[in-house]
Amino acid sequence: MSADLAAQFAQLEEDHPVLRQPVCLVVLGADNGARAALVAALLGEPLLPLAAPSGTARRWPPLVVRGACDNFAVMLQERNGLRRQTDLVVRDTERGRLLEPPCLAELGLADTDGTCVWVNVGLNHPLLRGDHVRLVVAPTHQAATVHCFLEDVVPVFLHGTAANCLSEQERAELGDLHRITGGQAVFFAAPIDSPAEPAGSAPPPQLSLHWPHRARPGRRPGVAPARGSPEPAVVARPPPGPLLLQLRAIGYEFSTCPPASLGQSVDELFQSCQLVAGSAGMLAFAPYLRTCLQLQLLRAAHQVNKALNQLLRAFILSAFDMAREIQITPRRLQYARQTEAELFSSVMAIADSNQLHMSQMVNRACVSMRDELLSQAAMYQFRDVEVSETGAIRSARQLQQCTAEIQNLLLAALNRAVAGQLVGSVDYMQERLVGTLQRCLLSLEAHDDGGSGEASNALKQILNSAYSLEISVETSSSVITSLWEWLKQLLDVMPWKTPPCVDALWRRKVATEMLDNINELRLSRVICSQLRDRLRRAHEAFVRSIGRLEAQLDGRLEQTERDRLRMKKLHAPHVARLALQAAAYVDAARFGVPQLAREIGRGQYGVVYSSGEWAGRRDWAVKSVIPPDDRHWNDLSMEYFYTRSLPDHERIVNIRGLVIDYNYSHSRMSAALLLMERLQTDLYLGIQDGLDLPTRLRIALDVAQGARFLHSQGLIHRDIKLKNVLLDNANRGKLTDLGFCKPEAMISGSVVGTPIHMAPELFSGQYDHSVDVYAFGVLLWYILSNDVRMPDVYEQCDNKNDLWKCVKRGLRPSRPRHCSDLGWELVTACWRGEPRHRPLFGVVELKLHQMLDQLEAVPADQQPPPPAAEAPAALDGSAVIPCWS
Ligand SMILES: Nc1ncnc2c1ncn2[C@@H]1O[C@H](COP(=O)(O)OP(=O)(O)OP(=O)(O)O)[C@@H](O)[C@H]1O
Repeated sequence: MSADLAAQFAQLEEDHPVLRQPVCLVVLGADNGARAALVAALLGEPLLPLAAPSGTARRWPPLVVRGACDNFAVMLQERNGLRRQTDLVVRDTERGRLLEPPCLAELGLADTDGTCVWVNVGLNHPLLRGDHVRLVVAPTHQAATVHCFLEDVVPVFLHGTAANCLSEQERAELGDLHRITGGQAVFFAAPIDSPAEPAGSAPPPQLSLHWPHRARPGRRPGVAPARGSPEPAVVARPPPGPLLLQLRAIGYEFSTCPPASLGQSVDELFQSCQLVAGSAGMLAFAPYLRTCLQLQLLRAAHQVNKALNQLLRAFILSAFDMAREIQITPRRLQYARQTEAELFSSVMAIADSNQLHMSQMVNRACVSMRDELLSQAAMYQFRDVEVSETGAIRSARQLQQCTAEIQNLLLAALNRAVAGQLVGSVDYMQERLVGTLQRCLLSLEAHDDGGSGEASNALKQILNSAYSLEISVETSSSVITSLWEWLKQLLDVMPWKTPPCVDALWRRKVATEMLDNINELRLSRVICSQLRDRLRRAHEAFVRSIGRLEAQLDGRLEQTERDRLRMKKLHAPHVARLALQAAAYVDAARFGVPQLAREIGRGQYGVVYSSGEWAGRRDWAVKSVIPPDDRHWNDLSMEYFYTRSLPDHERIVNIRGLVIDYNYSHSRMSAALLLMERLQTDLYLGIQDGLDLPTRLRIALDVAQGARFLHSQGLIHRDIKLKNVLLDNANRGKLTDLGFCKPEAMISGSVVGTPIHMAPELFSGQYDHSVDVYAFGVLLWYILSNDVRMPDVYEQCDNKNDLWKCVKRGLRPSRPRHCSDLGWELVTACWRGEPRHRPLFGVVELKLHQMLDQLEAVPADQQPPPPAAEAPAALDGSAVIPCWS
């Protein structure tokens, strides 16, 4: 809720404390059936037995009905003050309403023995929700006890009769009531046609309710008339003749119709009944009721508007996400393909051509690790062979196992070292790149339902091919052969042919022998062929899976684009329109429809007027727009949403209010009246009237700041031009007319703007915020020319298509007279054909500051001549600017 609206509510409640009190509908009547019918009419469902015996039957005890969360519960209030909840709790979990009415009869209320003082009922009913309204059904002869229920509530008395004529007893009771309530308004309900149908089967009976007359001012304590509220207009709808006479005789007076000033929904509320009633005190009640209802409607409209705006914001954010996904996914795919291809070919190149390189790697690993490997071998503890403390083993077979373990130890270490060198030698396997590629694949595969990460797996294979080179027993068989040779010799020289002792010395010797006998060239040949094979397989798998992924993503992106368009063109505008209507309702209910005074300007889409007082201020400019069809209404609604969601900025003319005039100029056409602060003039007229150069540059700076602010909010203005820059009393500029203003993601290539200011890429439909910089370049050209006439070069063009062709070919206005180098540089930079080369507004601002500083440094007598001498001002904008500009 906006702060000022919240403050208004608070003030209203402070002025009228009664607004905080709940309304208590007090249903009275001498006849049980009549009261039951009245309650059923109010609730839209029978709560009490409709077939209750009339007249003489014992009356029910008072019944208090309040809102309940999810069930229907009954409690009996007994004389000793204790509450006893009955067993009867009837739920309908779906609708939250009572299931088996009428149930109070089943409680035996009609035959109550007098121990029960009143019955409390909790009922889940829209009327009673939130405890703003409660219902009391009280027997009339206990009218005095009515007061028990009326503390801190606003009572509304309703009296039900069984016939259109009062019995003696009823007249007596109503007389009492009139006295007791001090002439308080009473609504009377009498049957329209037949008496009530039997219980259970029938819909609630149709009643005629009678609305009280605005009579002598009289006020019940606690019921304050709403300050400043107009008196309700009342017209006749009298109760049936005999009843009317009887009631008048008691003292009740009648108006002729319900207050016409109540909102439409209230009319609807009472539509099914005939409303008329009688008595004094209504004067106090009607304005109160009206204020309450208006407040409720206002609150509801405000909440609806807030919710719709949130929904719209969510729509726009998701449009951003969708647009981003559509843009980024093909790039990701391309990156993944390219990086994998480079990674593959780099590793392949090593495997293919550089066996020497590989053998050098093996050699380097052997040399650099030799000492470490030997000491690792010396300290090695055998895993699968039982060795005594002195290193003795029992058989030649065990000796063979020991040799194999030492060999594995060395080969594993060599594997790691060679792989490490290989990885280090290929750029693409540096962690950063691999990590980026992996993340890229993960994001692509996030939506891949059937693929289960095939491309990622293939990439892992490529990486594994390099990381886990297998220098296996076969690949190093030369080592094994020579090792065996050596071992055999060792055994042969042993006197008793017993196996040697596999102590540290032996282990070291075996390792030394093995390292000395490694044939790097052969080893590298085997490694390379192994690597090639694996790489090829992994690469093929990668290409296959990325192709499959691409096909799947293509389908998905097409769907995303369809969703984005539907959201942009259908859902968002629809919600925006509802939000616009809710916002307009709030503004109209708070401040009324603004009075249009003098016309102050006219554009393509609307007329701008000054206005009378609205929301306590008079300095409004009201732009009236009559959208011809739904599409235009939707567009207007979206624009309004963007504009209203902008934070205030002193260089932007923001919309402050909106009212829909449903009968504009008595034409039965609906016009949107957009209220904004009124400024002095626009830059077009300002230049015509004469502005000096520093002032004009200052205005250019103001525009740049405004546009920069819009860009910072993710919006593109798309229509920066002289007439959309308004000037205040101090000739400071503000950007206005955000009609074409949109976030980038919501733009779908629509070609909008004012021809001369339109960047060439606008026609391709693919453009971004830099179209505003282009338009600013043209605006700055006008500012530096100090002339509002069309640039000479463009004058040659016959129509706007001609103009655009020239602009696309690079034609631009020529340098204005007296334009500084800095100024000309800035203008030409802004209107560059290539959007990327145009400066950002932050840079534009800096340049303008420099120009202003430069100007200040120039002595007054050397400054450019005053405007009148510089260029003749056009007499009338529309005469000098062709209509297509
Ligand atoms: N807030 C304002 N205060 C004072 N004058 C205004 C205000 N807004 C608009 N005007 C005047 O009304 C003229 C018409 O404004 P409007 O925004 O309807 O049209 P436009 O921007 O000239 O054209 P179009 O909407 O077709 O692009 C402006 O040129 C300006 O002179």
